Amino acid sequence: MSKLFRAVIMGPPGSGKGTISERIAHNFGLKHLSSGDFVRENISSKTDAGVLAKTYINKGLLVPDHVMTRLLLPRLEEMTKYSWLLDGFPRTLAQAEALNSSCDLDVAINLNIPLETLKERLRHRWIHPPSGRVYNMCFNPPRIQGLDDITGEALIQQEDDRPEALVARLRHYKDVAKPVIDFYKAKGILYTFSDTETDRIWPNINTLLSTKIPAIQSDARCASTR
Ligand SMILES: Nc1ccn([C@@H]2O[C@H](COP(=O)(O)OP(=O)(O)OP(=O)(O)O)[C@@H](O)[C@H]2O)c(=O)n1
Ligand SMILES: Nc1nc2c(ncn2[C@@H]2O[C@H](COP(=O)(O)OP(=O)(O)O)[C@@H](O)[C@H]2O)c(=O)[nH]1
Repeated sequence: MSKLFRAVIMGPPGSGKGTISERIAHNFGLKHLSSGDFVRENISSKTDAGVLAKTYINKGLLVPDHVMTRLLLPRLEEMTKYSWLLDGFPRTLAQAEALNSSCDLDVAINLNIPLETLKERLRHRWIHPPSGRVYNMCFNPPRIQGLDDITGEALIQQEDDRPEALVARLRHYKDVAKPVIDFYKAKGILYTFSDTETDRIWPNINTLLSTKIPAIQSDARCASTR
């Protein structure tokens, strides 16, 4: 049996985490675990953590570390039999440390995309809030303009994707992500990819994972209980 593979993908808003995660999941048969999707599921099923998380998201704030870890770590414990890629978590050093005490990561992918590119992408990003599906009117448009491909429901643009909001978001991202990046660098598992196009980054990630995934052998490393 081959060993299970654990990775995280980090990058500023609009850097392509969701887009690249889908490709990785598809190519390598990993589970794509989106922390944003977990948050949305908890909000719609009204769990305690979900109700709490919603009060922060409604104000455009990050959910506090203890709420995010309470929401995420039990889900990871359900995944001990699977290889996975975690997208959107950890966002802070405290989250990275909590994750580290729960399991050993093989790879941390770090996307480094120029600010002008991020602005341009997010200006064209449309999302289907109930599912978290993401479109881009140039790069991957929906089949029918303004409507989700699967449900046919209306797509929206997020307030905080507007260029004016983005600069503050990015500044905040840089401040909180820097210690996380340093943490993974010190562990020797950080791989940074810099470009303006997902299609140029993708072959490099594909090559990296092709060398890592088959090399990994035997059983899961996530603690099964905490
Ligand atoms: N580790 C995390 C993950 C998510 N969230 C909250 O959940 C929301 C939805 O998460 P996600 O789908 O990852 O959304 P975005 O912020 O839109 O991320 P990005 O623009 O990077 O895709 C975030 O805005 C944030 O409020 C958080 O606080 N901490
Ligand atoms: N033009 C362009 N858009 C892209 C590219 N890669 C991703 N996108 C789009 O940019 C937006 C942000 O990507 P997403 O995967 O949501 O990034 P995330 O916020 O890091 O998860 C989405 O609308 C994507 O469809 C690219 O190479 N070129």
